[in-house]
Amino acid sequence: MEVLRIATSGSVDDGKSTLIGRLLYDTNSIPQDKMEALHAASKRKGLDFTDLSLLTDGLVAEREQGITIDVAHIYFSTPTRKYIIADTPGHIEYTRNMVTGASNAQVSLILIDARKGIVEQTHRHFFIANLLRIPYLVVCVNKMDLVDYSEARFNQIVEDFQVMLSNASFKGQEVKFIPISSLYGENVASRNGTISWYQGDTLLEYLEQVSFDHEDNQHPARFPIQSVIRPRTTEYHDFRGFAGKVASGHFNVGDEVISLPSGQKSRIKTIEQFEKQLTVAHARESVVITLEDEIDSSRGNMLVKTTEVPPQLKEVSASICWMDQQKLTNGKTYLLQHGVNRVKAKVQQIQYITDVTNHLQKADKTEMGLNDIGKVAIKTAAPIFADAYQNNPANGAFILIDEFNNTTVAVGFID
Ligand SMILES: Nc1nc2c(ncn2[C@@H]2O[C@H](COP(=O)(O)OP(=O)(O)OP(=O)(O)O)[C@@H](O)[C@H]2O)c(=O)[nH]1
Repeated sequence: MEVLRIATSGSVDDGKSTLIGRLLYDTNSIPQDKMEALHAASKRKGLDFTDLSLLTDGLVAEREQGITIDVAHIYFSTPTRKYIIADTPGHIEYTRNMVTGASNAQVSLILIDARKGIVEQTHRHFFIANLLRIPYLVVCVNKMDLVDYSEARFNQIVEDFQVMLSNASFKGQEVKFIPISSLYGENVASRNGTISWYQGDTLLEYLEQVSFDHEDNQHPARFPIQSVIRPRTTEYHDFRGFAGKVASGHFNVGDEVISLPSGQKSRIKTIEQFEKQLTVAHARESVVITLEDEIDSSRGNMLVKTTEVPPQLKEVSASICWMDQQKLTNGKTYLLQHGVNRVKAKVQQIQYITDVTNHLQKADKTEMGLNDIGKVAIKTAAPIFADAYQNNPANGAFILIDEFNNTTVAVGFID
């Protein structure tokens, strides 16, 4: 079964916990004992209904105790597919967590309180979804019951959102707006008829049919080599295979490939997966590739098709999210990790920092602080073979590592 990854993030009290609790409840994902605990906890609070937001309260409590939760992952499934919701707090100090939480999501779920409309967190959440080019954006206008299920209010919020989309030139594939009431379960997993003017999908109906169009398979073929397999037994004496995970595109037996950075060419002889022989390896599949010729390749190198060679870069312009307490200043050097390849890199210049709430770019900045997002110019000591993130996310992102304490200080997306 395929897994749909959803990234969400909200502002205080917009109803995110209730919405997630409702999704789990309506898909029968809450075990009996947890359900009983929920009933009891709601009663203790003097409520005459089961407060579904209590389900994720354990996480809130941990947060209050000062235990840092980078990203909370919530799992549920329907007969059609499995879901993972990556949930991050929407506050500015969690921007870096929002970026990591959203990094491999197909859907970004933005929750808006119908009474409040678009707030600062909405802008931040949208900016990150757009930066990461998450293909599907679903905007749930929640608490519709508190605005008398007003169609006019919903339309106003949609209109405001459209303005934000056009100002930021939205780069995803689709935006869907759904009026919901998490508390009463309206338009979450089912309808109860209170929003009669809305004929569209419920949230769950929408999520069930979001297409996995396997975009990664359409992108150029990239195979970063994780290790070289060379058994020492006599039986497999001549075997030499390259193990790794297809980052994007697909490779067929017989394809002419080139190994980077050496530039040596050969053809794919076999593609193996455990005991199986494949004729094609798709994106995200882990395989062992053997070639017709002996070529010199090792961990950190990359096999690509000779018809789709990526550019060789030593200078890159990239958007980065700064994740370290220690500020970034012009001229600092780090290790740049791109796939399994690591090279020394110098941040030559901070070009600008973006105010993610209004998309304005602040130039003339000489340092970037924790959670800042901006554009930088980087020079690497050795070439990397990268694609622009917008053309091929799997081969267009990197991280910067502090080589002295080994912490990840930034995540970047190549222009
Ligand atoms: N009337 C109404 N109240 C709602 C709805 N959804 C959530 N609420 C209420 O809004 C309050 C906040 O809901 P939560 O689900 O805790 O909100 P949250 O966004 O998770 O907030 P944090 O836990 O602080 O992050 C609770 O009292 C909910 O019962 C809704 O659709 N209608």
